Amino acid sequence: MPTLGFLKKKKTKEHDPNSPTSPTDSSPVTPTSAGGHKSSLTSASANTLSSTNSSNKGGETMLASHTTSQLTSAPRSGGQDPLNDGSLLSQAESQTNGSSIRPVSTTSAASSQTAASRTTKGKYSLTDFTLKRTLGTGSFGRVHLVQSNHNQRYYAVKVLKKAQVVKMKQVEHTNDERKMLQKVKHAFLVTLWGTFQDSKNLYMVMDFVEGGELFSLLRKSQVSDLDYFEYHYQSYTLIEYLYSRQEKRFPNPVAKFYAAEVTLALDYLHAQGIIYRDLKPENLLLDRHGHLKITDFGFAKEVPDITWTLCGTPDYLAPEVVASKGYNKSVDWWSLGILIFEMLCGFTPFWDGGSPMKIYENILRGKVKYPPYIHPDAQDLLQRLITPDLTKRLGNLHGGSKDVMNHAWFAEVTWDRLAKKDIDAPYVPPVQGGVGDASQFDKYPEETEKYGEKGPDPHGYLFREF
Ligand SMILES: Nc1ncnc2c1ncn2[C@@H]1O[C@H](COP(=O)(O)OP(=O)(O)OP(=O)(O)O)[C@@H](O)[C@H]1O
Repeated sequence: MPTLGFLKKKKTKEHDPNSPTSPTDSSPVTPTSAGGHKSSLTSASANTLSSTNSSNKGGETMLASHTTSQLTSAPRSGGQDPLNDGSLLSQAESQTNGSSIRPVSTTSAASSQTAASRTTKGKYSLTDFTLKRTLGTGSFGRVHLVQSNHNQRYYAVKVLKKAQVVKMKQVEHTNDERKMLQKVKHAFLVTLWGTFQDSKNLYMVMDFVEGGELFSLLRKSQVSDLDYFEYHYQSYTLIEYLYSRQEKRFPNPVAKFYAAEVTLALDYLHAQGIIYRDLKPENLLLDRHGHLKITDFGFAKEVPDITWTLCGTPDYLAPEVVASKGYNKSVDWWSLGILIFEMLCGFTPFWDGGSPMKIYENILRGKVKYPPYIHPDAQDLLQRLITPDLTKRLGNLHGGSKDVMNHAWFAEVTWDRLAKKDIDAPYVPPVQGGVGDASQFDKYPEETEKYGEKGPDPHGYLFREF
């Protein structure tokens, strides 16, 4: 039986033109000097014509991995229990900082990073933190930048109003979000340090991921005109070329880098029996070195077999979800296809200016128009992911996630090095010094209601684990 669910809205807002990294300044896929990095995808980035036009077609630069300089300076965001004054580093900190993530083999990246558990000093409360600005808002919550009063480090705290969660029938999802996030430990997943509640709100304390949303980077991105021309002038008409200039999309190697990191995260989650169910660029954050962290586990669920709940974001829903059939991990592989398509094209394949109903019709019809500039290997992978036939969908077959990893589009990806963040990211967010710099996030009107008020708590019994 299909369970009545909740569908989120996809962001549509365009990039703030006043932002310091707007397209008028420079292409966002141009690596910055922040952190002393030299990106391995530098030569494949949007405006680096010399290498893109010849040697890097299809993203061969993924082969050229470097040891990243992640630990040259101590990060001031997260990586440590907010109650810990810094005198004793937890095991989890050294893991999160990247210095001691154990080597993983090419075939079992999933299981290799599961061992470390977070060690915290105790239960948190509002008085442990000083609230700073809002980092983001969503369907159910608001995420604040906060500073620990104990170690002065910065964290992100997601605040959910209990009454709102109950009204929107999200009690089970919210409890699952806490449970799933507490359970997982992976380089490309956000770290949850703990949760607490007061009479009105639920709080989730996470590492502050400083580099902003992949969504914002995508909306700022532009495949360089010259790049494009050098690449395609032999086989493309001028009209197609001019059309492509309007689109906010990533060059092939850049999309491949992010897709590969997401693939590793899905591989890990599925190995834990968890479906993520809300893949989209808005939920992919960049850390200070440009590596991905998946946030928002609001729809993540431990599903050993199949489930029926209708949830997600319309553009990213698999046909078996739209059709209210039972479904499993296969939906994440479909969404990976939609994500790769959006990164390569700047729009989602079933998008329709009209209502979500139109999008659902398009999903069920299943016709995808692949723009001519998509690399043939990428198109082949997309056709195998965005397929309604579950017996054919890559990731859902006998080989599982390895089938995706072994696809030709990912041929040059050295998965074990990627899992260790040993391949430099294509774009390093210009985070200044790392001390609570939230400049990569859009500005939002601040919450007017005070947190921590005492009073009746009619819903508290529904959230005992918080
Ligand atoms: N750990 C974090 N560090 C920095 N920013 C974060 C973090 N977690 C979330 N955010 C920001 O807050 C936004 C909203 O968070 P989240 O997606 O968890 O809320 P939500 O209510 O489930 O949103 P939605 O309805 O859009 O899915 C994110 O898109 C991101 O910009």
